[in-house]
Amino acid sequence: MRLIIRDDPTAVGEYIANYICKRINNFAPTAEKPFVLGLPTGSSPISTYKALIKLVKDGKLSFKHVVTFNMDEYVHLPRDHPESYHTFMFREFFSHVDIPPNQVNILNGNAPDLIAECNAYEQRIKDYGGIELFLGGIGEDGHIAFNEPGSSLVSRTRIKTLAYDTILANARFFNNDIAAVPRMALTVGVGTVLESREVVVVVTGQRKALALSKAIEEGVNHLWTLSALQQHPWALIVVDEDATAELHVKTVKYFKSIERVQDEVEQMHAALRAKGVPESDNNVGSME
Ligand SMILES: N[C@@H]1[C@@H](O)[C@H](O)[C@@H](COP(=O)(O)O)O[C@@H]1O
Repeated sequence: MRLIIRDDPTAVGEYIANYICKRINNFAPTAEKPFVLGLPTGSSPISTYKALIKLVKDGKLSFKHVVTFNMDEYVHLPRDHPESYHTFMFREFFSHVDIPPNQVNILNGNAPDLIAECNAYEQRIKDYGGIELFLGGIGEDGHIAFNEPGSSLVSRTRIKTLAYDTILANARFFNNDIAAVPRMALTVGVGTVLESREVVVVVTGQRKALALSKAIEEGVNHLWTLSALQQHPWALIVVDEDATAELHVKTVKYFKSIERVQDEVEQMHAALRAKGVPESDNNVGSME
């Protein structure tokens, strides 16, 4: 697992957007072989979406051959409700980039058979050959997607009852009316996220600081479902300074030192490439 620390949410968003841009461009997706991207909602990824939109507008990135799967959706909230995750995703992201709408997958919280909807979602992900990169956010209780504390760490897409803490946290999107917040959601499982080839998680703000420390400094624990990421071979968490408030100083120093060394390795790679040394012969290890 790597941890990248940036000064503020804007810098976090720019880092992640550039990272995703590099991944998509290196993958060189086509209609036959699209890049499959998992996406979250919430306020934390908004700076990433803004930066991705700018990359598209600047002609550096295209979503034409990208297929997306969103993490979750409320149950029984009308699809066109301003706070449905469907509305959120089109308002904050999809309407501003060149993705064909039929390549967007979002769970339908109003499906007549919610279990069949979840199973079909898992199947659709499999049919695309799995998710290449899953971008996620976390709740204050350390949940990833809507995998609330106590969720099975091998869970798949399913119906989930929301924790009272989550309902309280999300009331801010419903005019602070707790009664208006849906009680259930459909969510990909922890197992679904872990099966992606790469996971990138955005964590910003002091209110996420405890969850971050539980997830990376303590053991794998179903009460802090993000901690399951410790078992993923290719996980990256990108945070702002505020989110590090509960981390040990030595943890922060350790991850900053890793990033410094990685930068040096990348500079060496670039220098060797400039000299025309083929990548496979240059004998400089990659940190990934
Ligand atoms: N289901 C979503 C999560 O996927 C998201 O990570 C979390 C954090 O939201 P925010 O970024 O607004 O703190 O909100 C909801 O619970």
